[in-house]
Amino acid sequence: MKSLLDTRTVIPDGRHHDGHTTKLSVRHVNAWYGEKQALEDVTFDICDREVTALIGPSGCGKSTLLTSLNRIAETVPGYRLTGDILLDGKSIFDPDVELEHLRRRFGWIAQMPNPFPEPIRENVAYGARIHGIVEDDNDMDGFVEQCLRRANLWDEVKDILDQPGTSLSGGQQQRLCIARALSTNPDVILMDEPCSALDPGATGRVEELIDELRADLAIVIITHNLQQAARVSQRTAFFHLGKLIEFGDTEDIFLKPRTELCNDYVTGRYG
Ligand SMILES: Nc1ncnc2c1ncn2[C@@H]1O[C@H](COP(=O)(O)OP(=O)(O)OP(=O)(O)O)[C@@H](O)[C@H]1O
Repeated sequence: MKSLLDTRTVIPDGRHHDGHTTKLSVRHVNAWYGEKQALEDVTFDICDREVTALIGPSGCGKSTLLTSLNRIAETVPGYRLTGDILLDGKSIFDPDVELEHLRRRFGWIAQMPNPFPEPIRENVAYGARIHGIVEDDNDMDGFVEQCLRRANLWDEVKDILDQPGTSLSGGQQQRLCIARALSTNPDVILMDEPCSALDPGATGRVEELIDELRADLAIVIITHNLQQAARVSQRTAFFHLGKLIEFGDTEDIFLKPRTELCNDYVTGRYG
């Protein structure tokens, strides 16, 4: 019988039948906080140039999975993981992986927009400067503009670059945080309910941006908003009590769920 978790044909070089390459491979991952098991034998692939949504009821392990990908979970006392996670085919736990370098390959967008209380320009320039992405200060203005344009924010802020990032509206602040994340050239952007504090208009603009950004990046997004998962993602992973119950094309998960648990969740019967 075909596995519920394996809806796509993987050809041996890691490319999927639709031409997308695997960015992250989660392999038999178990995670604990002390005695409490938060993830149980989770295996699935996250493709480049796609949005993967993590959905499921509160406490099902979405945040643990997201923070395991960039190894931020390791900062929580008592957390431990078994299994493996590969980034571009290489284990993120290999002894020669430099943690700071690994974490820089991931951008992080939090629930509450959290720009620095510094000028808008500096929110974007800071990371690029300290990580040596822009070495010549003369190139910085052009680089800041490029990141703000990529985040669909340039036209709104080009005349107020000296104002603090915190002076913007919530939706603008979140797009500034996305510009800041882009400034270190990540491969993957991890988003933890990025629109939960935004109104519908601001949410729509962030969703449009997510759709544009996937042209060059892998994006993994946690959302409790099922319509949002359906709108922005190409793949969806449904978790329940630490287990990955279903993973596949978003359309299939929402329109043709194969388990009662997933069906009940996506039709709003619980969660
Ligand atoms: N620091 C921690 N210490 C102990 N247990 C934790 C800790 N963080 C999470 N857990 C437990 O691990 C399990 C998974 O939690 P996690 O936060 O990953 O779920 P989630 O799906 O992201 O939940 P939510 O949607 O509410 O954010 C839950 O049972 C939770 O109580």
